[in-house]
Order: sequence, then structure tokens, then C-alpha cells
Amino acid sequence: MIFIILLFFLTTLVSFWLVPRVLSRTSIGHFLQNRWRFIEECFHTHQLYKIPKFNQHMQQNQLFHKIVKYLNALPSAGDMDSVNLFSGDSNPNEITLVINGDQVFPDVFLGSRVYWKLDKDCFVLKMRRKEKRRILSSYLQHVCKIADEKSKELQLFIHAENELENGRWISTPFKHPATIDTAIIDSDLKNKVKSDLESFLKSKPYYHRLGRVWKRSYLLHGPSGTGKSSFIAGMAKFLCYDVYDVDLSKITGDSDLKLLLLQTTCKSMIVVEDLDRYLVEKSKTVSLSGILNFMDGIVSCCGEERVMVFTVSNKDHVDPTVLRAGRIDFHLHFPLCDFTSFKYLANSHLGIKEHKLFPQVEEMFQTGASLSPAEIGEIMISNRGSPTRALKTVINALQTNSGKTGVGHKPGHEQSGLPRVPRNLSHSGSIDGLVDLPSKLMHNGSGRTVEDPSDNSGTFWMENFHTGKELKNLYGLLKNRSRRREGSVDLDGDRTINNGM
Ligand SMILES: Nc1ncnc2c1ncn2[C@@H]1O[C@H](COP(=O)(O)OP(=O)(O)OP(=O)(O)O)[C@@H](O)[C@H]1O
Ligand SMILES: [Mg+2]
Repeated sequence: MIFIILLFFLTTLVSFWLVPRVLSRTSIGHFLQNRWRFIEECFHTHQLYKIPKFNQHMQQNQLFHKIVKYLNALPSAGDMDSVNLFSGDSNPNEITLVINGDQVFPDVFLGSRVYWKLDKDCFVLKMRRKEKRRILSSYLQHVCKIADEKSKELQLFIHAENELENGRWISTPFKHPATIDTAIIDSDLKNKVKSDLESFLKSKPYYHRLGRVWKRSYLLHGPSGTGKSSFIAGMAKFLCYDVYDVDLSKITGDSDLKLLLLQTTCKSMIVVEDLDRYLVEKSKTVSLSGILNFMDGIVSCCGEERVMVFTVSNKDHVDPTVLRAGRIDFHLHFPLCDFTSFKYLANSHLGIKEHKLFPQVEEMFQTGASLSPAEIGEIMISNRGSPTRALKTVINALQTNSGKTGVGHKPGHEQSGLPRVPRNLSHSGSIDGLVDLPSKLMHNGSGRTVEDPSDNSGTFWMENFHTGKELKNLYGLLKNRSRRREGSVDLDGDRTINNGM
């Protein structure tokens, strides 16, 4: 009797536990499962839907490309009997599945099984006829949604220099961690940039009504290590635009620049860094007029929705025609660190809001010492285990820096041969300072950020102007003020444009 019970127990264990497990892990199980599905489907009538790659005018069918993206994202894609694997052109670590004609991709949606197959240049979707009303439309919406999410992966394009691909862009996934919010600049200014970008995105009819190319240009200016490049990454992410990085020094001539621009796609950000350095180069291959045409968007008229971003270390050294209103719509100044931004850095890098050494640091800033956020950030990162040591190192660095002539330590710019920016202009005396004078920021008609003329504390920075050049700049500012008073350009002017968008 005991033997029979034991045998019964063993048989049950083998048939209900062991056999399914063995089958699920072996090719026999896989084969049986497929056969069973095939037999099951034989009892149903099916509907086929074709999604061709091209329409009758040989234009690309966007749905076809979305399906490719969707199928690549399917977990079942990896379970196929055989799959084609390819590594990316620019990033060999990125592996993608490429579908070929013999494969059938099963998928399950709302409890229903559907099948995808590639037939030459056409996808075929197969589903049970009785289920099509229930799932077809929502399933296709789901496919598009997943594909769109996948395509949100931004790309960084750089132009190839090798002979084979010369004059072409090569791309790599753009995964810079910076966002507009991680930038340490005045929060009002961040919001202004965000709303300017948002308003640009909605402004296609407005630009077209004016007969203008739908583009917007930003100038980010400030010393090295103040966060310009990181901010560009943040802007691109905010817009969900791909980035085309134009290195003017690698371009062989005006026509080469045109060609590259014609190859850029809509919804992209075209970035030209260190424009001032390029413009002072003696052996430049792209002429000033080539650059101006590019900025005016003449060559980009066939494809719009572009944001252009230029960076310079000091805009005073750039030919005013390059920066005229319309060519550059929004000026953003990135100053060296002041005490306010230092405290942000201490909080984010060291996790401290207060410290007994803070008053000493503040005093250093008040006496005119400063470093770039990159320099202070680096000190804090290397000393993050000990906030006190980090602060002492910052104080030492500030002391060393304030001992130098023409503070605003920018090794890169010294190499470039550009004149140094006088401290009073680049930092505490900056006309469009973002961190030190946050309440004074406003825009003129061209979107430029300038000091609020109604703020009486202007006398504070007047004391800091000494040289003839600085007085000239002050004169320029006063001229701007009086123009604004006459109502020719002011913040409202800019707002009127934005509101109208
Ligand atoms: N204002 C800032 N806010 C946040 N991080 C900053 C800021 N300024 C600099 N950093 C940090 O310092 C490093 C260098 O910044 P970034 O390369 O953006 O400076 P940059 O102005 O483009 O310098 P360069 O003119 O030399 O190209 C980055 O790691 C960045 O995160
Ligand atoms: Mg940079």
C-alpha cells in the first residue's frame, strides 16, 4: 500500500512539476509550444494588414519605421529562433536587431496574440478577425507610442573627417547628464530660457506669417568653465532635439558648410562653439559671409525648426554684425562664480548648506576673487570626503587667483590669444550678470539680457569701472537705457513677439 502511494506521489511529481520544467527549458518544449499555437490558430480566421515602406509617390511611410523601432524594443525579439544582430555605425557597443523576411514576431496585446512578418518592403500584421475591432486601433496607437519613446533617444552628430565620409554627419547617442535645471545660473533666467524655447516650439504659424525662417539663435557667452556647453546639452534635452556640432576649423570652405547644413534635419540644434576663437584665426577656411549666411538661415530654408547656439568667451571681441538682432535672438551670460553660486555648488557637491568657513569664502568673493564653477566644482569633487578640506582648498585657490593680474583665470582662452576679460566686466561688473545681479535681468527687443535700468544699485558696479574700455561699455549701457526709455527696444518688445507666437 505504501509502495502504491509512493508511486502515485512520484508520478504526480514527475508529470506536474518535472516534465513542464524540462520541456520549458528544452527545444522539445519550444517546438511543442509552437506547434500547439499553430494548431490553435488553424481554428481561427485571420485578418492581414499590410504596412508598405513607401507610398505610391515613393515617400517614406512613417508607420513602417515606427514598427521597426517597436519590434526592436519587443522582449520577444530576443527570443526568436534566429535574429540578425548589428552594431551601430558610430557606437559599436549598441546592438540592434534587424528583421529579415523569414521571421515571424509574435506579440501579445490586451490578451490577444498578433504576428508581424516582413515581406520584402512591407510589414504584414496578422490578427484574429474576431478580435480586430477590439484591438486594432489601440494596438497601432500602442506601437506608435512605444516607437516614439524609443526615438526620443537624442543623437549627437559630428562631421566625419575621413576621406570616405567627408562632408557627412556621423551620429552617436547623446547621453549628456546635464539639464537646464542642473545649471547653476539664476532661476529667473532658467525660466526665461525655458519659456522662450517653449514659445519657439509653438511658433511655426507666427514665423510663417512674417515670412521668416522658423529658427531661433542663442549666444552663450562667458569665461571658460562657466557651464556653457553643459547648458547646451540641457537645452537640447529640453527641446528633445538632436545636436549637430559644427566644428568650423574642420570645414574646408563655405560650400562645405552649406552642404553640411543642408544635411541637418528638422527639430535639431546646431551648435557652433568658440565662434570668437574661430573668427580671430588667420587661416580660417569659412568666410565671414559664409558664417553670416548660415546664421541668417538662408541655406536652411528648405528645412526649418532649427535652434542655433553659439558660444563665445567674450562677445565684445566679436564683430557686431555677427551678433546683430535677428542673427542672435537671445544673449545669455555665464559669469564666474560668486558667493551665491558657490553656496549652490557646496550644497550639491558637498551636501552642506552652512559652514563656519562660509563667511571667509564670502569675504574672498567680496574682495573680487573668483573662479569658474568648473574650477570650484572640481576642488569640491576631489575633496568631497571632507567639506572643511574642500572649503580650505577653495579659499586657497581664490587667494592664489586674486593675486593674479586680470583675474578670471582662463587658461584655454589665454592660449587662443584672445585678450583677457577684465574682471569687473566678466563678473561683478557684468552688465548682464546672471548670478550676482539676478533681480536686474531683463531683455531688450532682440532678446538680449541686460541690467534692469530701474535698479538703483547700479552705482555698486559703477565704482568697479576704471579703464577706458570699461567706461566705453558703461557708455554703451547708458545709451541702451536711454533707447529703452524712448521705447524703441525693451522687455515688453520682446514679450510682444513671444506672446504673438
Ligand atoms: N553654471 C554651472 N552650473 C553647473 N555646472 C557647471 C556650471 N559651470 C560649470 N559647470 C561644470 O563645470 C564643467 C565644465 O563646464 P562646461 O564645459 O559646460 O563649461 P564651458 O563654459 O563650456 O567651458 P569652455 O568655454 O571651456 O568650453 C562641467 O562639468 C559642468 O557641469
Ligand atoms: Mg564648452
